Amino acid sequence: MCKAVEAAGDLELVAPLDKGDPIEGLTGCDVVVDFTHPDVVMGNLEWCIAHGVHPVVGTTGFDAGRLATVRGWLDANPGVNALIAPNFGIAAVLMMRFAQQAARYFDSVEIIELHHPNKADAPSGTARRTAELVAEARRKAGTGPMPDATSAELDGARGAEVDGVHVHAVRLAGLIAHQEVLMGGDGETLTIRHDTMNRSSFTPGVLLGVRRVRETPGLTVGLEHLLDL
Ligand SMILES: NC(=O)C1=CN([C@@H]2O[C@H](COP(=O)(O)OP(=O)(O)OC[C@H]3O[C@@H](n4cnc5c(N)ncnc54)[C@H](OP(=O)(O)O)[C@@H]3O)[C@@H](O)[C@H]2O)C=CC1
Ligand SMILES: O=C(O)C1=N[C@H](C(=O)O)C[C@H](O)C1
Repeated sequence: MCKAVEAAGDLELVAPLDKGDPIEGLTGCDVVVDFTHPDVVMGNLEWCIAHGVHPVVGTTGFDAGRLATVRGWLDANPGVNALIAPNFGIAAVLMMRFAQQAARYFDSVEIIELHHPNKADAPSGTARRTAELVAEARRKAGTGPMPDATSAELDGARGAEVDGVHVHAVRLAGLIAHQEVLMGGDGETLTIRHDTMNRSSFTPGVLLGVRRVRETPGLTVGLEHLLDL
């Protein structure tokens, strides 16, 4: 991200910070890009918002409670905006959108996310968000509960439930970031799969966020709101 900002003619890299560097180094920046760790991102966000710096956040681990807290900080600091995007890849954003559109037409929807083994959180932010979008679409359409006769299971065998959608997390050496959304109905299934082949895929979305966050009021969750989808 630092290299991408440096290479962009209209942006200036003011302060590249790593763990242990004083956050005060960000004073005077317009925008902060945060790709750190779910355990520290809230502290970073609180400082940025209180100091008038617009955060663009790739770090995951956001649930409804965390998002409400961020909204509270933004309300207390009018004029500061924030973008939190569980995935900055355009193909990933489209995968989530297509899953959201298709979910209402199927009896069952489950998500498998697959990542490199150094990932700190499970399920991924992308899987969590996809599950929320799928659940919301099904609620709006009045789709019934998903069929599942399981009555005896080893703990964890059915994955985690996010908003009623089962999410399964694989951690495998050799992988980067991947997700399958499996949908099934009467006699047919649809699988939507997304593969991150290179982390450069996140760069254009982050740069778009950096350029747009100052003029996008309040809290924006998801890159799709900055795209003409
Ligand atoms: N939204 C998106 O499109 C994407 C989101 N992500 C998310 O971004 C987060 C980071 O992932 P990833 O880059 O793979 O993780 P890495 O561990 O590779 O990188 C995180 C970096 O942040 C540093 N760090 C930790 N705490 C702080 C802090 N308080 N201040 C500054 N730097 C800190 C770490 O230092 P050290 O190594 O010393 O601990 C490390 O260099 C995860 O939540 C991941 O899910 C990742 C890719 C895309
Ligand atoms: O940790 C990662 O690598 C990634 N994290 C994000 C997530 O949790 O969804 C985005 C992408 O999957 C890469």
